[in-house]
Formats: sequence, C-alpha cells, structure tokens
Amino acid sequence: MDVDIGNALASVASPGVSRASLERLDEQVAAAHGRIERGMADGVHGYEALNLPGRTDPDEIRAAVAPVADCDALVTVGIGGSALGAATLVDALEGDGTETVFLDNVDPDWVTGHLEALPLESTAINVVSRSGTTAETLANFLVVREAFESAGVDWTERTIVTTGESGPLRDLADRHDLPSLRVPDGVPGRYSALSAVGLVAAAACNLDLEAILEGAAAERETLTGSLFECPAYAYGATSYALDQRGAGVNAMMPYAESLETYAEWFAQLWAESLGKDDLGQTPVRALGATDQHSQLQLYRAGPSDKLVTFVTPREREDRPIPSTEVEDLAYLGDATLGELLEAEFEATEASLAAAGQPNVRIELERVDAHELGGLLYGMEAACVLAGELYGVNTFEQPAVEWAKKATRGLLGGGDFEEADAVAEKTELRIER
Ligand SMILES: O=P(O)(O)OC[C@H]1O[C@](O)(CO)[C@@H](O)[C@@H]1O
Repeated sequence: MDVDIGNALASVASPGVSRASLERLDEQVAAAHGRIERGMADGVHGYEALNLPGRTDPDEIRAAVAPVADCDALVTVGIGGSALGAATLVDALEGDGTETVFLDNVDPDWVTGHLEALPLESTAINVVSRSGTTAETLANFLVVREAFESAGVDWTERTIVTTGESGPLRDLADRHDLPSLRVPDGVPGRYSALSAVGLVAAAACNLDLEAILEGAAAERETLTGSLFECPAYAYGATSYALDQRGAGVNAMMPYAESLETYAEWFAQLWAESLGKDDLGQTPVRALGATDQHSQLQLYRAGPSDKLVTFVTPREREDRPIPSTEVEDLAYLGDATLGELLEAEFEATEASLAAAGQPNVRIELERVDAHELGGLLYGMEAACVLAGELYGVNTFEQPAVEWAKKATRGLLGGGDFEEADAVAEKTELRIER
C-alpha cells in the first residue's frame, strides 16, 4: 500500500501535523521499530502476528478444507477477529461462487433466516474461536449443529475447527476427529486474518492464499525505522499525531464496495488495540461514494475532531454510463462509473482539505489478493506502531471482560458482581 499524508500536514489541516513534528516523532518511530523487530524476532505475544506471512502454511489450510471442497456453501461461526478477517477476504475477493455466511452475532431472527436459506446438505461449517469459550460462537455452533442434525445431515463430516491448543472446541474436534487447525500462539484475534483464522474461509472459496500471503510479506519488507520510508508506519504515526492534536475519531472510508467489510475489520483492530488508559482514536466505518450523501456533512462542517482515511484502488473494473437526452446529465453519458467514483473520491478528499479537515489517502494498485494481503498487514503494522507511540498494551483487551462476566451471571453461569450491577441500572424512562 502507498500512503499520502499531505492533507494531514499543518499547512493544510487543523488539526494537522507539521513536517518538523513528524521529523521529531520519527525518532520515536525508530525506537518503536526496534522494539517491534525484537518482539517479532523473539515471538513475543502480539508482535508474533507480524511474522504470519512467513509462518502460515497454505497447504495445511487447504488440506483441512479438502474434505468439504465440494460444498456449495460455508457457514463460518465465530465473532470479532475470529470472523472479520475471513469476511474481509471473502467479501473483497472474487471466489469460486461458494456461498458464504458469517454467523458473528446471536440475533435469533437473523441466525434462523440464514440457516433456513442455506443448503445444509451441501454446506460446510467453519467454527473459529481461539479460546473456544466465546458464548456467541459456542451458542451459534450448538444451534447450527442442531439444524444439521434436524435436517439429517452429518455435521461431523463437514466441520472444520480452528481453535487454540486446548478448550471446549479443541475437545470437540478431538472427540469427533474433525479436521482442525491451530490459532497460532501469540496472535491476538484481531491480528489473525493472515492465519488459518482468516484463510480457511478464503480456501473454501478457492481464493489465492499464496498471493494474499505474498502481499503481506511484501508489506513486511517495508517495515523500516522511519515513517518517511514505511507506509504502514507513516499511517500509524500520522494517525497517532493527529489524535494527540484533537482528531480523536478516525473515519475509515474505502472507495470500493468490496472493502466495506475491511472497514469493519479495521474498526476492531484500531479500537481493541488502542482503546486503553483513557487513550485511543475512535474508528468509524464509512464507505465512498455512499457516505458523501450521509456522513460527509459532519466530516466537512462538524467539529475538527476527525481524521478521514481514504482507501482507493488505482485500477478497478469499469462500466460505461449510457448517454442520456437529459441535458443537465449529459456529462454523465460521456463517463464511466469508475471515472465517476474516482472523481467523487478526489472531490471529497479536496473538499475536506479545503475545509482544513485532515485526511490521509491509502492507495492500492487494485483490490486483489496480493494488494489485500498488503493492506491487512500494513494496517496491522500501523496499529502496532501506534500502540507503541501511545504506550498502551496493544495486544490485550481487558475492558471487554466486564460485559462477558455480566452476561454469564445474567444467564446463571456463575456469581458475578457485574451481573448485579445490571439490576442496579439508573432509570429515567420516557414511555410512549
Ligand atoms: O477467538 P475467540 O476466543 O472466540 O475471541 C473472539 C473475539 O473476542 C475477543 O476476545 C474480545 O472478546 C476478541 O479479541 C476476539 O477477536
């Protein structure tokens, strides 16, 4: 990926970062890069994720998927990083037509609707959970398993398990001799897209695993000790510096429909990695050109508290716009949809700059396996660097545990004071 931070400079935007500030910050980037490199070399928890391009074995993943290669559909049961990386890859890249469903929520209507629509007799189950204890994933797996059993379909013949070294899912895989893969040690869920966690679904859709990993490996090679030489670090450092100057929101706005799920993946990566100790930049999921008719009003004329991050491919499939007799719209008839989308992106980028609102451009050659692997890796590296600059524990997520305990207590899964707190809610109800 290439990064253009010109519209984040203090000469353009407020908040903005001066070139001199970036040069001073570059000293911290160099030191952080040293820590990152050492963490990678020593396989330290979290930093290990940046080793994945050279550690993930596509053949091992394809071997686990082979028994279900003839399935017409794949239902992935997982949540957070155990679903979003896979969904990002599958939603962005052209596969072999395998229908894919990601059950990453426990809304009963929605789950039932998906299960009723799936051809269960030709559907594989991809259950993913590092811990093997995530309530939503286990609940959905039990529901999916029952649906298969009720349909007279042997789920054990078409279930792949990706989980940690131990836990309920590991026991299930062992008990039923299911094809299983490991969530690699030292890789937090939100950093696991380039492992079996993200690549089983990709393999089931016959995506080019090697190209994804090669793109990530190429991005790995760009990691150097200076933000002026490393796109990922340029993005991580600039985002951090803008947050320090008041841009506490980061709107991720890809100009490609195929990258809409990527923005959701980015939101978990950025929020769960950096949101600690009263610090962190709030990710917002947006999409160009659609959100020009929605959120752009706020981005341009609202508070100067946002970075807008554009992701745009230099090449894309195109389609002509037919000519029209409507005089006012005649200009459209000489263009293509791709030219319209590109013009809208450039116009939106310029409109924010003209209003002094900071924005950064991430450019890909095109949205393909190689480029997407590079984007995922680049954003992971950017996030790790930002975590170093914030001085937070980038790879843990203690704040999510409170609600898990409260949920478990509310369902009778143990005595948790968090559940008691639910009953003590302060109310001021205004009822219809
Ligand atoms: O893979 P698991 O253990 O089911 O966790 C799923 C997700 O839940 C979290 O642990 C947060 O609760 C995320 O970090 C993770 O991606």
